[in-house]
Amino acid sequence: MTTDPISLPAFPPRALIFDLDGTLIDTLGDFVAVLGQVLTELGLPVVDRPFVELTVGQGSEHLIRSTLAAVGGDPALYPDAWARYQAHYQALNGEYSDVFPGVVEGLENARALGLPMACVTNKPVAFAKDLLQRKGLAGYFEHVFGGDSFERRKPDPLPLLKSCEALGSAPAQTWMVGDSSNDARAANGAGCPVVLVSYGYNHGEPIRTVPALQYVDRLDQIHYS
Ligand SMILES: O=C(O)COP(=O)(O)O
Ligand SMILES: [Mg+2]
Repeated sequence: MTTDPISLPAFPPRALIFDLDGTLIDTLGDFVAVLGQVLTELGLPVVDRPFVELTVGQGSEHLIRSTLAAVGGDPALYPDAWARYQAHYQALNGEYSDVFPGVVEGLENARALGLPMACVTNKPVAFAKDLLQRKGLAGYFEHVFGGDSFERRKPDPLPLLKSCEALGSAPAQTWMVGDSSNDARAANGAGCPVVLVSYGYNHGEPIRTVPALQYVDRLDQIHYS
């Protein structure tokens, strides 16, 4: 007999999946610094924080290609820019980033409820793991998956489906906590309820234009029942 996922109640959740950039950690400073180093080395003008805020969230390849296009760089520079970006990112990962207010308290609340947690980001997984470690958040997550962990990344539902499998929890009972329409699209495709934070990077759109189960200003404001 198969289980009909639609019949499973969303409340309370059995497991949680958290996005990283813009949800757990404010990483715009790292992106601005790394892109600045790369562009300067290539003799191109640098980009600012508002540009990165609009562009981030769809993986490094998208960010690097969009940045080159924005500053009038030759698209043929991409492989060189990518290699420089990787080296600089690895060197300064976390230096210009901060855990958002309410995140530690929110993760503690979820841990106290016994909810298993995964982190699913479009950041390369090695950078994601280093960053979580460096900021003292690694211990909350049973699994960390990045933009290079599976064949496709968010907004494709695949990373969330794989995470639900790893967490041993049905998608309908696994909440995706994110900051963008990219997270919501992935969650909708996977059948996961969505919780959205108001303080992240939603490609320049107000977060309440994206349908969600809850909107919160801090992770410790999530209601689980
Ligand atoms: O695009 C990225 O590198 C990361 O974005 P995410 O953590 O919000 O998925
Ligand atoms: Mg995000």
